[in-house]
Amino acid sequence: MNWDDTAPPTSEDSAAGAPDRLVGADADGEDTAVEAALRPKDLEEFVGQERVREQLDLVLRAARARGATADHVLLSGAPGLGKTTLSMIIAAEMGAPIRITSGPAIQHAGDLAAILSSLQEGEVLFLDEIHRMSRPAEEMLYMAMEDFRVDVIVGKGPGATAIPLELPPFTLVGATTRAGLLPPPLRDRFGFTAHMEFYAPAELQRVIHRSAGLLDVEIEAEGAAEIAGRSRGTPRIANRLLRRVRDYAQVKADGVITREIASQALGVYEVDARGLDRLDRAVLTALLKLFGGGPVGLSTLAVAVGEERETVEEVAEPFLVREGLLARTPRGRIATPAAWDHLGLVPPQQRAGAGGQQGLFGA
Ligand SMILES: Nc1ncnc2c1ncn2[C@@H]1O[C@H](COP(=O)(O)OP(=O)(O)OP(=O)(O)O)[C@@H](O)[C@H]1O
Repeated sequence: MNWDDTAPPTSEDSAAGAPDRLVGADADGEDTAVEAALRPKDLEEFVGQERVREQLDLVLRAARARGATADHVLLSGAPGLGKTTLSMIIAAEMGAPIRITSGPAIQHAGDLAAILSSLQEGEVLFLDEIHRMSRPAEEMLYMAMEDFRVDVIVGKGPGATAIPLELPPFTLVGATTRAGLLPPPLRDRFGFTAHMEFYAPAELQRVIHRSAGLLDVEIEAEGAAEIAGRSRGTPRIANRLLRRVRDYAQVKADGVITREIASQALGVYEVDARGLDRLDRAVLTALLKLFGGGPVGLSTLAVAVGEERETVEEVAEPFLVREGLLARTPRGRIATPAAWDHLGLVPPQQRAGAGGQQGLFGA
C-alpha cells in the first residue's frame, strides 16, 4: 500500500523503507532551505528546554568570564528538537566560528585529523550523529577532546610512526539521538551533557508564532494552538505544518491562519488532531479492527497494513507508543483504551458487555 505519495522521504524513514512524511522528524530538502531563516540566534530566543538553557547559559557565561574555551557539550534527543540550533547558539554566544560535520562523514581517523588540525582557536566543532563515527576516529577524538592533541599515523605495518600534532583549544558539540549507544569513555569526556525533551504544546505555540512572524504570516492564537497540538512535540514538524497551513490559507482563504483553517488544512494533509498521519492510523486501525486490539505479532500487523516490518516498527510505532496508544509486549502488540477512544471504536469486551445486557433485558 502506498500510504503517502505526496510527502517527501526522510533519512530515518527511508532507512526503514518508508516514503517521506509530513510528520517525519528528520529534515527534508525544503526544511533545510527554510530552517536557516527560522533558527533562533541566541539563548534568549530559543523557546522551551528551560533547564538545558539555564545550565548552558551558566557554562557559557563562566567560560566567557574566564576568557576560556567552553567545555565540550553533548546534546542528546530526538531529531528536530533543536540540537543543531543550540550548537550554533553556543558558537554565537562565545563569539566563535562553527564547523559542522557528522559521524557518518568521518569514516577514517584521517578524515577527523584533517578537520581537527584546521580548527581555529576557540572554534566550535558540531559533530551530528556522533554515535555513527568509526571506531578509529572515535579513539582519536578521545585524545583530541582531553589533551587537544592527536597522533597522526604515517605509514603502515612495522614502519608506521605516530606524529603528535598539537591542536588549538576548541569546543566539541556532539549530538546524538541515541545517547545510550555512546561508549562511556566518549560520554565521560563531555563537560556538560544535556538531554532535550519533546516540547509542550504551549512551547510549540510560541515556536509557531515566532516562525509565522518571520515568514510574514498572520496567525491567530487558536490557529497556532491547532498546529501545535498536531506537531508531535517537535519544532521542526511544527514549522513544516505551519508552512503547509500557510499555503492552504493563501489559496483557500484570505491568508490568515485561524483554528478552522488550520484544522481544514491539516485534514487535507491527513494529519489528525493528535498528529497521527495515514500510516499511524492504518497500523492502529488494523490492530483494532482486524485483531480486536491484539496481542498480535509485528510481522502479522505489517502484512495487514501492507508495509515492511521495519516501517511499522521504526516509523509508526515509536510515536504510537509515546502517545500511549500502542504497547509492545512479549506476546505482541496491543492497543490501549486510548487507541479505541482515538479512533472512535468500541473495544470487544465493552461490546460483549452491551450485547450481554441486551441478551438479558432485550426483547
Ligand atoms: N527551541 C526552539 N525554538 C525555536 N525554534 C526551534 C527550537 N528548536 C528547534 N527549532 C527549529 O526547528 C528546526 C529544527 O531544529 P534543528 O535543526 O536544530 O533540530 P535538530 O535537533 O538538530 O535535528 P536533527 O537531529 O534532525 O539535525 C529549526 O528550524 C529550528 O529553528
